Amino acid sequence: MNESFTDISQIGEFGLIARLNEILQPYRDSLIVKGIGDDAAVYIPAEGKVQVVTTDALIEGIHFDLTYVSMRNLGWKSMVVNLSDLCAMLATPRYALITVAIPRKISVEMMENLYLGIKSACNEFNFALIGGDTTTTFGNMAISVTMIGEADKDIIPYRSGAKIGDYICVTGTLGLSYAGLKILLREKKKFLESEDKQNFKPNFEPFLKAIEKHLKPVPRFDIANKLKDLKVKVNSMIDISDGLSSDLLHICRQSNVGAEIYETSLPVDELVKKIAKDEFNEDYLPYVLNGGEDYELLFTVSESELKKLDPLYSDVKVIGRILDREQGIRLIREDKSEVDLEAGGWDHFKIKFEGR
Ligand SMILES: Nc1ncnc2c1ncn2[C@@H]1O[C@H](COP(=O)(O)OP(=O)(O)OP(=O)(O)O)[C@@H](O)[C@H]1O
Ligand SMILES: Cc1ncc(C[n+]2csc(CCOP(=O)(O)O)c2C)c(N)n1
Ligand SMILES: [Mg+2]
Repeated sequence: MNESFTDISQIGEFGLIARLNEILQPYRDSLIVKGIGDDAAVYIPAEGKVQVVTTDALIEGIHFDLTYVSMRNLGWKSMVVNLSDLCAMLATPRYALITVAIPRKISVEMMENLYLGIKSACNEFNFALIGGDTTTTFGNMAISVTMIGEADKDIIPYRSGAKIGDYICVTGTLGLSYAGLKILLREKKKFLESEDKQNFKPNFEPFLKAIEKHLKPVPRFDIANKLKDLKVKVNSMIDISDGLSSDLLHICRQSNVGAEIYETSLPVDELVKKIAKDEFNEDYLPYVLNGGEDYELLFTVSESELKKLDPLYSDVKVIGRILDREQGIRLIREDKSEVDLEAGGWDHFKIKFEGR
């Protein structure tokens, strides 16, 4: 790193807030009465809409590792994990609040880069960061973001809305983020074990698509907006943060239904298969079912709506059906055998994740 390291103590908490605020400005939104600078932010809610609020944190060591993540990507991702939750409610993002706990190893320049990542998310998805809180920590870095969006009350799809007979759909492909994380952690391990750290070159090039998906995920507003434009009635929806298996189970439990998904229909990038097999000698299926952090959308629609999804055929795949609760939640394997789908995705209190 050839960037200079200015200790935050040189400008202090309020100097830092002023510097970070400069990065975010100007942001023009006539509905913001007061942004950063007072005891609280003030905005005028849009008429005829409901407010949709979510919060999500990223913790060093749990969600990211400063040895491989850039501060810019970290800023971006801290916004995206929240944007994706709004997206899954078919809401439009408006405002964000951020709390950062900053260890002393972080410099002013690093915080500025974090905010450049935040700013690019603000620009890309058209929302403003209107406040936050800054503290230091003797422990790991922590970032907590709260995001406020707005939506048309009548079209919000809840986790509880899946109906028997619905088609289960997923956007994009699954497993890339986890595959990227596996490569990042492997190269980190190699770096730590290498004797000549100065000249260590990580082998990232063949895996960039997966690494990028992990470090710089994109919320699927493109699809959410098309679903709205095409007036598709979405019965239930969730974004895939913990992993397909766990997130589908959330829908099933809350909707009081069962489900079947077909192994042969799961959208998988060839790179996931290649990384699992060639790099780790593993089956790729757990990457797809349990990997998480793809921030794709999982949703269900009734048969009558299916035709409306035709224009989205390259980005949305049908992977299964919603069944009666008594039929359980199962995966139909390639050989037509059936297995119960377990919640194998990320659980903060059941981490048995190797490679860290
Ligand atoms: N500590 C908590 N106190 C109160 N409510 C909580 C708490 N943690 C989560 N929730 C609520 O539980 C529900 C599910 O939260 P969860 O974090 O699983 O969803 P998510 O944000 O989509 O997942 P992810 O964190 O993986 O993105 C949400 O309504 C959330 O507000
Ligand atoms: C260093 C490191 N180790 C492991 C992971 C994997 N991981 C962490 S949290 C999470 C689920 C989403 O979190 P939440 O439910 O809090 O939104 C996943 C898949 C990572 N990203 N970085
Ligand atoms: Mg979510």
